[in-house]
Amino acid sequence: MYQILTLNNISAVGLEKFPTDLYQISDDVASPDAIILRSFKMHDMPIPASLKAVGRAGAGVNNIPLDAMSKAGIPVFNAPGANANAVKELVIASLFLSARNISEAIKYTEGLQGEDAELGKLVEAGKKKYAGFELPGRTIGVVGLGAIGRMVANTCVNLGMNVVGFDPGLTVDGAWQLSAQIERANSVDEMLSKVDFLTVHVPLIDATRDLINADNVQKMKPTAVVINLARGGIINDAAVCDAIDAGKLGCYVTDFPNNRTKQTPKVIGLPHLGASTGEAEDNCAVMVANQVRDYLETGNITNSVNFPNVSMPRGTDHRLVVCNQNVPNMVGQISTILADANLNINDMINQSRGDVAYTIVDVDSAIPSDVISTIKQLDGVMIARTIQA
Ligand SMILES: NC(=O)c1ccc[n+]([C@@H]2O[C@H](COP(=O)([O-])OP(=O)(O)OC[C@H]3O[C@@H](n4cnc5c(N)ncnc54)[C@H](O)[C@@H]3O)[C@@H](O)[C@H]2O)c1
Ligand SMILES: O=C(O)[C@H](O)COP(=O)(O)O
Repeated sequence: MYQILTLNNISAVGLEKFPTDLYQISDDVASPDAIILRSFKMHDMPIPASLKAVGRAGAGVNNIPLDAMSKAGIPVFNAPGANANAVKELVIASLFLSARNISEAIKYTEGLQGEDAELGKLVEAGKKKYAGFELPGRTIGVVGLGAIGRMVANTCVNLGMNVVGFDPGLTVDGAWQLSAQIERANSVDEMLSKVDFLTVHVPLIDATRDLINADNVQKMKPTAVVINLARGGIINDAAVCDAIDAGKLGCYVTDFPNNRTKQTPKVIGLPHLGASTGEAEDNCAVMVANQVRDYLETGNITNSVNFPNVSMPRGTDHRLVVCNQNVPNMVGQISTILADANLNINDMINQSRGDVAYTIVDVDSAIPSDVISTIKQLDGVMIARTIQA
């Protein structure tokens, strides 16, 4: 039986992808073969020696120690695009929330007291404070044109907005999916003075930390709205809140509120709701469950963030998978050990990504355990395991 440890609530529709005759799933497993999680922070957690795979039922993987996982030979899978529509819808909601001052207006009406006639007067008297603006003709800057950014950009075009996008890593496939009306920027700073809205859809990595900061926030219009449904840390909250306090920025919508943002008027704080729809939770859990299951049962890798994508149809019942450092002569040494054990290779594939190399070998007969032990002892080998059909 494979043991799956869940570190967050995972959609039952996804967990049902693990057949009960092969898998035990619990939030209390001492020696898991795989971990399935959402935003649980794994950085301070010891990595169980039994662990073979991690599945992030979502997009962002900054809560997972990727370097440590790679060094231990553990692929981390995520669910690219599976929650993109949910986030896009919340971005579009954020445009309306901020443009029409809806959050403050709701607070105003909730605070009204008196008889109905009195309330009616207060409603009419108060409304001028919350007058807003419409979206057609306004300009939005979209930083990051991945699964979410592309959907946001295209929807904004359909809302009649001018859209400027920036993504130095935009793929050819990604570019094909973008409306031709989207203008390309060469940097974030280049778009700041033109935009009425700025929305970020990038991972939190060194290059994206403090993307909007005390220096460049000054370039924005005093009425502009910054939207961060990506990650805390990508926008420098103190800089943005200071700019709002000084009347140099219009509004900030964040899915990652803290005490600073809570104290600032014109900040709309949401409790990390971007991916919290039933549809997104199901999509993410199903995608990641299928990928983790495929890896455990066949060794094939799809949508890993730290391993190469590797897939080979089964040629025989006897499969060996090896993960090693990406250095010369590893495949040669593995093949020699198999040949010395009189094991005939039926099919083989080897791919690498960064420091990690991964090999799948199908051989014609059962692989004795001492062969696996010998491969494991090779310098640079992180994992070696057999998978019987
Ligand atoms: N609030 C939520 O609940 C929620 C939900 C889903 C995703 N997210 C966050 O949104 C992020 C993006 O998600 P996605 O599904 O679109 O991911 P994605 O991988 O499809 O897209 C990310 C894009 O960012 C681009 N990028 C990387 N560095 C950049 C930089 N310095 N400047 C500009 N672009 C850069 C990449 O080239 C890529 O196209 C995730 O990493 C996650 O942190 C949040
Ligand atoms: O990166 C993501 O996919 C989102 O931040 C979703 O996080 P969650 O699964 O904890 O809602």
